[in-house]
Amino acid sequence: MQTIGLLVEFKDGKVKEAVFGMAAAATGTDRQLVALVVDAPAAEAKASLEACGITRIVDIRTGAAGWNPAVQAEALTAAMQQFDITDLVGLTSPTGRELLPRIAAQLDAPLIMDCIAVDLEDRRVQTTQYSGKTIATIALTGDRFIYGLRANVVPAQENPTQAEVVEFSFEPEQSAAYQVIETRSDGGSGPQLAESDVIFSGGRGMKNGENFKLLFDCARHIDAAVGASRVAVDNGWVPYAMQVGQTGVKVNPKVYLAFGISGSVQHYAGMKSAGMIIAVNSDENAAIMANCDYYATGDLFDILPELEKALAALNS
Ligand SMILES: Cc1cc2nc3c(=O)[nH]c(=O)nc-3n(C[C@H](O)[C@H](O)[C@H](O)COP(=O)(O)OP(=O)(O)OC[C@H]3O[C@@H](n4cnc5c(N)ncnc54)[C@H](O)[C@@H]3O)c2cc1C
Repeated sequence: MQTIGLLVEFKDGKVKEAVFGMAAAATGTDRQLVALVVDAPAAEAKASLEACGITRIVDIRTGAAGWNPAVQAEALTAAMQQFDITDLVGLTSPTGRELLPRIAAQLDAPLIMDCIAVDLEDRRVQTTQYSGKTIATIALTGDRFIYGLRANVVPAQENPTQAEVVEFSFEPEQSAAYQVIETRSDGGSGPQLAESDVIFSGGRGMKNGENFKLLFDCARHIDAAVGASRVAVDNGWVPYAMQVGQTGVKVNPKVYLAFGISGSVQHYAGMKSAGMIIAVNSDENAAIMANCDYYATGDLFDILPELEKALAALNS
């Protein structure tokens, strides 16, 4: 029997939706799914985790004050060894990017991030390369294997079972060289970009950072995230964490709305797998108009306020 670990992430005290898709991707015959929960409410998450096929929940307590990726990675490595977990699947999220490479280094295990498909039986994964122009299939070899899955690439599936919660206390070494001095949030960007079902993105056409408020105003009505092109980031209008594209976040929402974005190949590389792409651009000949499902030709400053009103009406 293959024992697969799932690195569980939380948002506002609840298991992130993308984790359920990750569980569906990891489900298979002759496999046990083990949820690894670090310094988070494992017992409260039991019902939602056992609904997606997880039979064991390891409640890892590090005793660390606050978020410390070095300590958490050590604790996860120890838990993998303790519970004979050969394969660990996490999300290619900010948390996954902090933890998974550290765990892979500690175990000297192969790591592939941003997988769009995983075959845990043959240990083969798919990931995009060259700005999304090609898909590489990579075979992993070794004793233990670490995978970072792109959020939302596999839909969640009901697979009800019974799970036991097992406590696992981890004592970090006092001499830990890595210390978190301060944690700051850049705030305002709402839900995690990579895990959102709907994204409102703005480019050079937004003209300045203040105008991004028009996108946030729309997004808040439907719990959507706000993204940006690199031009908007390079101009200092929005933080880098909001950049979508080849050198930014790769997203996979159900709907991607691009406002004042021309649709460069580098931007497209980060959002082309969206279920539906809607572009708003004043230039009918912009590249994105030929690479989207729907477009509106017009001034985004006319369209966004109307869209916000329509979304507000939906909620009222
Ligand atoms: C190595 C490398 C990596 C890169 N990585 C990324 C990346 O990760 N992400 C990324 O986005 N880019 C990336 N780029 C940059 C990329 O090549 C483009 O320069 C960038 O995506 C263009 O951003 P934009 O579409 O916002 O701006 P532009 O290409 O200038 O397009 C602005 C659009 O706004 C429209 N517009 C203007 N005013 C309005 C209005 N009032 N209403 C409606 N529409 C309007 C215009 O018609 C135009 O189509 C990278 C480039 C390189 C070389």
